[in-house]
Amino acid sequence: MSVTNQAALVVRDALISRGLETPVVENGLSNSDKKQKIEQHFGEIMQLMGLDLSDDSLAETPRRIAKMYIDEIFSGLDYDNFPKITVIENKMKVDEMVQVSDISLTSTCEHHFVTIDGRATVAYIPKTKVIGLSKINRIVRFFARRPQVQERLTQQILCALQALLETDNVAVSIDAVHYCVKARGVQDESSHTRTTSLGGNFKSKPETRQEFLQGIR
Ligand SMILES: Nc1nc2c(ncn2[C@@H]2O[C@H](COP(=O)(O)OP(=O)(O)OP(=O)(O)O)[C@@H](O)[C@H]2O)c(=O)[nH]1
Ligand SMILES: [Zn+2]
Repeated sequence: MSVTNQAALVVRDALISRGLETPVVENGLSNSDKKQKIEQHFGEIMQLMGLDLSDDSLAETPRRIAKMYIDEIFSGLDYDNFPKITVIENKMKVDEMVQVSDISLTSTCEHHFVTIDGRATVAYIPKTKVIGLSKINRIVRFFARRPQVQERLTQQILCALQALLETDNVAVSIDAVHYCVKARGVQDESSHTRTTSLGGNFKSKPETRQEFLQGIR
């Protein structure tokens, strides 16, 4: 894989070295090859279900799904889509928590390929680097756009920010509804799941942990 974005390389190496990378196997296919094959295979799945692909409403569905998988909901599998990251020197000497709350998050459960709908809260205590605020939302979105389990998603965001900000002092919490729990299977209408990943002082100092957790609604 030829990734030109330096931040993407730093993040990918950090994830691999901590065993947090999504299980992937490089298959040598270009994105347009992938879309063409997914379209073909999804068309076959629909035909096996007995659907009439000559119907004008269904005819384009295999193509729509292929495009949606590669360009949208699974685009985070491709590090070429990793956001451009702006990190600046911490000349202001910020040494208190920066916390971004209620980041919208839509992901896809890797067991059933249905929606995970939630919100993330991310905090860090700057050391030498400060990151552009919107880049935190973009990093959350990048990792959400993969087939996921919520625990891994939470840890990937933590690990990426630790690597980019060169500090362990990062915290991530996600609260989400899994449609594989709500709309099928056990069909629980109301349950939601919180996962939290804490690094550095967020893990070791009770008052820092408390300050972070208090900021989560
Ligand atoms: N830990 C974890 N589990 C998840 C996540 N998303 C879905 N799951 C669970 O993955 C499990 C897969 O279990 P299986 O028994 O193999 O699948 P299933 O027969 O469809 O299970 P049911 O959902 O209970 O009908 C289910 O318990 C899901 O609720 C997640 O983000 N984290
Ligand atoms: Zn699921």
